[in-house]
Amino acid sequence: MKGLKNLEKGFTIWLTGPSGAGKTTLAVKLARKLMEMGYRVEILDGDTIRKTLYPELGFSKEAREMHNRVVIHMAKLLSRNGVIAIVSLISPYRAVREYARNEIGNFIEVYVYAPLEVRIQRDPKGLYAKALRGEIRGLTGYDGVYEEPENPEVRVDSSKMTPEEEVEAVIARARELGYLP
Ligand SMILES: Nc1ncnc2c1ncn2[C@@H]1O[C@H](COP(=O)(O)OS(=O)(=O)O)[C@@H](OP(=O)(O)O)[C@H]1O
Ligand SMILES: Nc1ncnc2c1ncn2[C@@H]1O[C@H](COP(=O)(O)OP(=O)(O)O)[C@@H](O)[C@H]1O
Repeated sequence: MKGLKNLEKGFTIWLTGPSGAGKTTLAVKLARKLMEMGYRVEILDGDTIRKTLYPELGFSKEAREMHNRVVIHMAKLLSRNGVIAIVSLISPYRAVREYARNEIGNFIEVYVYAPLEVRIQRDPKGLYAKALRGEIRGLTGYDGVYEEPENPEVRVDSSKMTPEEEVEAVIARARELGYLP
């Protein structure tokens, strides 16, 4: 087995975007690729962290902000210990993402985009169908707020790019920024 490469400083790849945009898919493929390259990687997935720590939390602005701050803290601890933290989190608020950038330091914001009609068609968790039937309210990117990133390090359009192309775009940017050799 290949030995682990030690990065002097880790970094955080922050995947933001509404449900069904492709964050989880990209997170898993990125993690696999970076591990094959010999790096230490952790995925911090919003949905998983919610289910493990506070399944009843809900989706109010205050709840999302608190939850996002927990994830920011985890990513900060990992990044400063040489790990590549891949965060997969809707993180709908620009101010919270700016806070993440300032707290964590080595930071790549990736806007994972797909048009609404594509997300509705994919609907991996059946949430858009529920929202269309009026059974849930405040679904991000449908009838809930999503503040689009204004200046992300990377923007991927998952309706036009393959996951492999998305992985390459993120890794190329990490190299440009000096986070990877
Ligand atoms: N109202 C509403 N709005 C948005 N998302 C909702 C909602 N209700 C449930 N879900 C599901 O919650 C999953 C986790 O969300 P996150 O922790 O990433 O969101 S947030 O940053 O707290 O906004 C999120 O996961 P993904 O589909 O992987 O994005 C949704 O499946
Ligand atoms: N280029 C792509 N990138 C990411 N996901 C894609 C792409 N093309 C199709 N998909 C599909 O879109 C869906 C996205 O769901 P998921 O990754 O769970 O999104 P999110 O985590 O943002 O809610 C998956 O079913 C995935 O297979």
